[in-house]
Amino acid sequence: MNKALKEILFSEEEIRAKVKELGKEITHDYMDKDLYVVGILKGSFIFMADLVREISLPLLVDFMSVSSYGRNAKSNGEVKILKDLDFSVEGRDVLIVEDIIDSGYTLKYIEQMFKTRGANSVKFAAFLDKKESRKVEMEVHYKGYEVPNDFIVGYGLDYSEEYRNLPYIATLKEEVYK
Ligand SMILES: O=P(O)(O)OC[C@H]1O[C@H](OP(=O)(O)OP(=O)(O)O)[C@H](O)[C@@H]1O
Ligand SMILES: Nc1nc2[nH]cnc2c(=O)[nH]1
Repeated sequence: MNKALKEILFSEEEIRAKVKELGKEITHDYMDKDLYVVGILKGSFIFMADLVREISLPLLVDFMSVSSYGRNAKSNGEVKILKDLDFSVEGRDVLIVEDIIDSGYTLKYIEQMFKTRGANSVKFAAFLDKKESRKVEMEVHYKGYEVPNDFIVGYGLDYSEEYRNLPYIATLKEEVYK
């Protein structure tokens, strides 16, 4: 294991099984719906690729890239769109895919925006949920695992753009990021 890592939280096998479960649930819930799956870059790219292959329905795949307005923006929740969607959400059932939810500001902002744009429904699929850090009330409809307030990397999650390609999910040693 890499020297910067503290502990492996979820193995490749555990991740695969969990994604399969989520895909099954989503397939069941979105029968006869107009499913538009939107991954939030970059962190979601691996979960997104795995998840859509476990959903046995016709669907649209898209990505959106956002960033918060500087550090303080995390406190007012304002989000800047760097890459918008390729298709309209109007009348569609949007499933937003995230690697992790922390404060919840990013998803809340995007949810509101999609509703304003006329989406028929907006739900969230997040592989990891840092529930303790939540700043806004929200329901996470499809959730992989709840995680403690440590710094987490792997399976799309980075530390300074490193570690996204780890096939497992691990915590980083505190001395690395503090
Ligand atoms: O719930 P919140 O507090 O809004 O935080 C969650 C967001 O933060 C992370 O992205 P990040 O900004 O690290 O970008 P990345 O996906 O490109 O790594 C994560 O992928 C979510 O998009
Ligand atoms: N990579 C990474 N991004 C995050 N965004 C919010 N929490 C985390 C975390 O623990 N790791």
